[in-house]
Amino acid sequence: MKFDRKPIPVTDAVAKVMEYERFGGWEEVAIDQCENRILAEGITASHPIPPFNKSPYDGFALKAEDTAEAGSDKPVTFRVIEQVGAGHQSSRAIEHGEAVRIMTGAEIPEGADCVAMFEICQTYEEDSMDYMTIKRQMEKGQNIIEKGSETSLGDVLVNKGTRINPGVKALLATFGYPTVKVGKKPVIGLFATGTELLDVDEELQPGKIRNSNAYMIAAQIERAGGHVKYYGKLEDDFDTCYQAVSRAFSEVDALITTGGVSVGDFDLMPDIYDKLGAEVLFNKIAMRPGSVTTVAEKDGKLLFGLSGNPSACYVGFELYAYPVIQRFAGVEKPYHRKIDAVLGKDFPKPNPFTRFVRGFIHYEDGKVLVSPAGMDKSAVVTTLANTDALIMLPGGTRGFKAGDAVQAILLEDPSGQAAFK
Ligand SMILES: Nc1nc2c(c(=O)[nH]1)N[C@H]1C(S)=C(S)[C@@H](COP(=O)(O)OP(=O)(O)OC[C@H]3O[C@@H](n4cnc5c(N)ncnc54)[C@H](O)[C@@H]3O)O[C@H]1N2
Ligand code: MOO
Ligand SMILES: [Mg+2]
Repeated sequence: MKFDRKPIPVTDAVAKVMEYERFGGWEEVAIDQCENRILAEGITASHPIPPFNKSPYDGFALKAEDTAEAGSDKPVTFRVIEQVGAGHQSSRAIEHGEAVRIMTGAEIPEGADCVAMFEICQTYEEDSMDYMTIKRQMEKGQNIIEKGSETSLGDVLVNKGTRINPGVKALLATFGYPTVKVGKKPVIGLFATGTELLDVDEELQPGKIRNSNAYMIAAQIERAGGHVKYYGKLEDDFDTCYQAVSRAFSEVDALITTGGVSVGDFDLMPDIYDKLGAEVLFNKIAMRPGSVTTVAEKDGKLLFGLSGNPSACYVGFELYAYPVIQRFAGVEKPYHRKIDAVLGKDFPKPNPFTRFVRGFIHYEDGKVLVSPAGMDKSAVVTTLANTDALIMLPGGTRGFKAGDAVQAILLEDPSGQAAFK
């Protein structure tokens, strides 16, 4: 092994990787394909909301001054001249003594200045004419949603760089965007390496295990906002791996492999990077799990050699590949958000390196707690299913107790933060 395996601090490793982050540019996508993408331009109101005076209730539109004499024992009568549903307009302006039967969302007829809800009106028919009576006085403007009362033409409603959530989508539709300009997704190539790996549909065989990392990482890539190009699994054979990695590298924005980055006889990745002419940025990090995470760079493109151990692989992805994918896609705050929380359970094992314990957030008595998700070895896969945070326990000689103040990295909170600290 010709690489320097002196562990470097996590912050240095992140900084080395992020020297090669790049923004991938913008593309136009259909509105129904833009979920979670990053807006290239802000959204400005192209018309007032609402675009016309409208009724918030089902009722009668009338002139408020016509109810001036109304009282509990003094009903005032109106002639109902027509019915207007949402999507329709009245055929003419109303005059004194007239009312229009109007539905929620319909445009207020010209001449009307208030809406009385059905519940306070009585109706009757006489000589084939419709009438309505009301015993209450109405005020001018009562029960009318005025044109532009929510938003005026030209108001800036959403800024450039915002992630498209369901609410942003509603605004895109409101203002008539069938397509929208968003950050491109990076194409992330993915290989799983290991002669022991079976496909998901194969029966277990002696000494073999199913390839879980490929599915896990593919899902992590998607969650981070990347597009997965899965190339399949490779046997631990130098030429096979070298050829496959070398070919795939030209087709992707970054390449992720899992397995083969430690010091075993079949851990081939670092030497493959070397033969490719890639510069290995680091091959050992002062962290657990994921200390063997190896990242290399060639022609400005990154190769992430994640560990084969499932938990180490998972953590390595979230710390080093996630922010690169986020930045490529146009996210301004590309790092996972870190919060202060209370440790929910003892973690007695001291560790010389910073430990990223797979955990989950929960809430108790108004406090944010984070608890370990279960067994905390890097070879473990089962705890990952309960993980939505990484509890960041600094290296040292002591363990941690329930109630201790800790920091947790949120894996499913898209708000992010601008710096890794
Ligand atoms: N002498 C030393 N041995 C090890 C060291 C060390 O420093 N000195 N580091 C240990 C640490 S820490 C880790 S983490 C692992 C890293 O191993 P590799 O990244 O080289 O991965 P492999 O050897 O290929 O596999 C390790 C483990 O993971 C399983 N695996 C691999 N791929 C998958 C997959 N796609 N899905 C599920 N599981 C997978 C594999 O079967 C092995 O059990 O090295 C330690 N050793
Ligand atoms: O890289 Mo290993 O995961 O430190 O356990
Ligand atoms: Mg190995």
